[in-house]
Amino acid sequence: MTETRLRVYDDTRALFHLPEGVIYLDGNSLGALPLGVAEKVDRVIRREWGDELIRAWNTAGWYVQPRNVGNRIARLIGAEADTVMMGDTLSLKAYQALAAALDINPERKVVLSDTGNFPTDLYMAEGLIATLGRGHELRLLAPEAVEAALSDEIAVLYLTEVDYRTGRRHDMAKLTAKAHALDIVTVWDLAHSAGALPVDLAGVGADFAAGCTYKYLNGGPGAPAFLYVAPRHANRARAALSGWMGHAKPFAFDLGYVPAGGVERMRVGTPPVLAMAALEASLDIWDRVELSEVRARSLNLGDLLIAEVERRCPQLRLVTPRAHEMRGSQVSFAFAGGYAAMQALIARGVIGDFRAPDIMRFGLTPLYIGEDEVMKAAEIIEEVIVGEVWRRPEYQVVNAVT
Ligand SMILES: Cc1ncc(COP(=O)(O)O)c(C=O)c1O
Ligand SMILES: Nc1c(O)cccc1C(=O)C[C@H](N)C(=O)O
Repeated sequence: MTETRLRVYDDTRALFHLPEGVIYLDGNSLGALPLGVAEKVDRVIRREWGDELIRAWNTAGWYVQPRNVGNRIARLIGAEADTVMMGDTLSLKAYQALAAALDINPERKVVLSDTGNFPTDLYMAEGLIATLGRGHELRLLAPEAVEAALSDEIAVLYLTEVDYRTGRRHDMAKLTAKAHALDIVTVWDLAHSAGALPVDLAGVGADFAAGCTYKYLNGGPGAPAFLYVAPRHANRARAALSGWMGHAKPFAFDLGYVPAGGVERMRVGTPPVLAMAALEASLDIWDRVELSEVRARSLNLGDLLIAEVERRCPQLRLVTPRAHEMRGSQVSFAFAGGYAAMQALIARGVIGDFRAPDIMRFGLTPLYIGEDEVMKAAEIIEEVIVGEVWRRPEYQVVNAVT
């Protein structure tokens, strides 16, 4: 942590733009806008791109930006220095991680995941398996069944730590230890963990991890993803997407590919400099907060939302585990009219989201959400559900992006 510490919410709330009249409970999908972003991006555009032009790759540090930003993310996910690389999208970083993990266990053919994993992770695995053409199987089990299914048949355990729908959290330390005892390589998707709760990749001995930065980390739409490679694998891991910027000497323009040392090899092509500048402005806040404080506040907000909604709306069924250690930073309820109910909430300024078939999700982001907002949101949820406002025809119209 650098500079003076910021108190979560008390000092950080004023550092975000939130529209008047909105209670934003969707920071688990797209984080709110940090006020410093516009100025930072404007500076990079005018001074670096505008005035420095091509020289900025050196003079403004654009070339080393993916590694430098990776090192700032590292503190938030308990990673060692120089183990985290930024770039591309989470789908691509998950692909690279899984490809490298499968290479470590070439004799084994099963990738074990669960039915709570985010579809893109599974789709990317399907694509990779087809490309490899070596007869791998993607095996999906219920999240609760994963631990008992670990065996010496499994090549890679490929999981998202926090389930995007239910908010259920896997026990990363326990599953990693059990996997390693059976020589299984682990790949963790931290999309709903990074910035949501303390993660200790080095401590649990994780092999590979990837995540996005547009959710809890507030990097903005299309913000770059990150990829973690444990130091013990970093000089051997195969990049799979062997682009020129992951080459040992990109500016030698050799005709053959030679991977760079360490996690640098996981770079692919030109990094998204402007998008990463927005993320850097958000990290100026993250550098100064303690994740343990974020977590304590998030759990408190979650407990409050659960208690208030259950007291007011017996129609909603909690699907998020109550136990603190078993949940991430969102609270989800199942409700048959969930889609329409969420539209009615959004029309009243309470922005959460809906995941098929019937899940209403509420993300809790303590940097800019406090108890007063949660209490007010619960009142409006009661009005929509108990008052049956959600049944109105205007809330039944389905949008393209939900
Ligand atoms: C667990 C998880 N993985 C991956 C993604 C998406 O990946 P990408 O950033 O490539 O769209 C999401 C959300 O969109 C997610 O929740
Ligand atoms: N990445 C998203 C997007 O580009 C559009 C709409 C939503 C998203 C999301 O991030 C969804 C999110 N991963 C989820 O948990 O459902």
